[in-house]
Amino acid sequence: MKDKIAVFWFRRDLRLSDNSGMRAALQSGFPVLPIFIFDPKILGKLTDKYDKRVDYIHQALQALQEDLLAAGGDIRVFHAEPLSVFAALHKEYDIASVYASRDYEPDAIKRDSEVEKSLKDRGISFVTVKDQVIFERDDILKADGTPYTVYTPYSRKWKEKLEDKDYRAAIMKTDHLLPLKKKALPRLEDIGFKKTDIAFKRPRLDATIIDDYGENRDFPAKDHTTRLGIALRFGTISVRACVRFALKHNGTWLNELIWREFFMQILAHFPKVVDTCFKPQYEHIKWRNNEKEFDLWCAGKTGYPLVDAGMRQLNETGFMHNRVRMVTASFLTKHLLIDWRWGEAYFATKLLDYELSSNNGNWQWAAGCGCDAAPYFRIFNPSAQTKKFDKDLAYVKEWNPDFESLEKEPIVKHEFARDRALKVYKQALNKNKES
Ligand SMILES: Cc1cc2nc3c(=O)[nH]c(=O)nc-3n(C[C@H](O)[C@H](O)[C@H](O)COP(=O)(O)OP(=O)(O)OC[C@H]3O[C@@H](n4cnc5c(N)ncnc54)[C@H](O)[C@@H]3O)c2cc1C
Repeated sequence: MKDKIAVFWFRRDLRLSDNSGMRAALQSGFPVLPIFIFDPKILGKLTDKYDKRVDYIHQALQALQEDLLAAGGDIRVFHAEPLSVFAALHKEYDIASVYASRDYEPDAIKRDSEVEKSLKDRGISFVTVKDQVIFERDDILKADGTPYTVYTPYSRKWKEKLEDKDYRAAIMKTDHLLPLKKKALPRLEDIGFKKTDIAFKRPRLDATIIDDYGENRDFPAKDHTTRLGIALRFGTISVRACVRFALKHNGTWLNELIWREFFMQILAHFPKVVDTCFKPQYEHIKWRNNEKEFDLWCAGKTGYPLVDAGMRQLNETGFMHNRVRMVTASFLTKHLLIDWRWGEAYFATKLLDYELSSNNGNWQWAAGCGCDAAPYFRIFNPSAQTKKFDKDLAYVKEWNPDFESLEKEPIVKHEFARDRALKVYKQALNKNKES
C-alpha cells in the first residue's frame, strides 16, 4: 500500500518562507509534495512569446526549487490542464488532501471549484488558505454587512481591525517535505515561451525607499517607489512581510497596500466590473474609439511629452510610474474619449505587475466610472501635471528624448478636448436622469 501524502499547489505564492498555504500543508502531518502547473489555458492567452512575466515565474520557480532542495524536498512542475495533472498524480500517489493559497480572480475561482469537485469525486479534500491578502472579501464589511465602495472608510476599518495575528509570519518546519529525486524544471521553450531580459531578484523591503516614500513617490524621475508590484502579484514576497515593514516604517506606503486590497474586495463583491462600469450610468458615454488615435497613444506619439514618456516607459520596460499611469489613463478616456476597456486591455498585455483588480479599479477610477472614482469633471491637464511633477523634464527626457519635435503637433488641443469630454460625459449622465 502507498503511503498517504499531501500536495501543495503553488500558484500566486511562489516562495517557501512566510507562506500560510504551505504551512497548512506541512501541518497536515503527511509528507508534502510541492507542485506548480503552467496552465496552457492561461498561457494560450499570451500572444507575445517573449512575455517577461512568464520568464519571471520561471526564474522564481528556480529560486523556489533551490529553497525546497535545501529543505530536503523538490518541486514537480507540469505543463498541462490542472484536472489532468491531478488525475495523473492520483494514479501515482495516495493523496489525502491538496492544499493551496486562495486565489480571488473570477477565472481562478471557477478553476478551483472544478478542481475541488474532481478531487472530491476521488475522495481527496481541497483545502485553500488565505495568504495573498491580509483581509479578504468578507473580512471588512460595513456595520450593515454590505461591502465598502469608498476607499477612506474601508481603509479606516481595515486599520481598526488589524491585529498582530493578521500579519504575523507563517513560520513552518519544513521537515515534512516528501523526499524526491531532483528533477530539472521544464525549460521556457518547453512551454512555448522564450527567454527575455528580465532578471529575477529575490524581493527585498528597502528602507531607503519606503521611509520617505510619501515625499517622493509622486515624482516619476525620482523613481522612488518599491517596484514590488510584480513580487506581490506572484507572491515572491509575502504581503504580511510588507505590512509588518510598513507599520514600522511608513503609513503612506501602508495605504497603498490597502488600496490593493480595496480593489481586490471590489472585484470579489462585484465581478461585473471586469467588463462593465461600476456605475452603470457611465455605460451611456459615447466613446469616440478612434483606432488611429488609440495606436498613437499606445506608441507614445500623442504630442504630450509626459503621456508619451509614460507609454514609452511601459512599452520598453513593462513598468510605468503611478503618477504617469494616472495621466495616461485620464488622457485616453477623457482627452481622446476612448473606452477605458481599451486602455485597460493594453496595460494588461504590458504591465509586469498586471493585477486584474488593481488595473480594472484604477482604470475605472481614471475614467470616472469606478466605485470611488475621480469625478468626471476632473480632467488632468497633461502640461500642468508635467510642470508639477516633472518640472525639469528629467522623466520626459529619459523616456521621450524627441519630445520637442512631437510637441508642436499634439493629437488634440487640451482646451478643446476638455470641453468635448465634459459635454460627452454630461450628456451620458443626463441621459440617465431622463431614462
Ligand atoms: C491606470 C492604472 C493602472 C494600474 N494597474 C495596476 C496593475 O495592473 N497592477 C498593480 O499592482 N497596480 C496597478 N496600478 C496601481 C499603481 O500604479 C501600481 O501599483 C504602482 O505604480 C506599482 O509600483 P510599485 O510596485 O513601485 O508600487 P509602490 O508605489 O511601492 O506601492 C506598493 C504596492 O502597493 C500597491 N499599490 C500601490 N498603488 C496602488 C493603487 N493605486 N491601486 C492598487 N494597488 C496599489 C501595489 O501592489 C504596489 O506594488 C495602476 C494604476 C493606474 C493609474
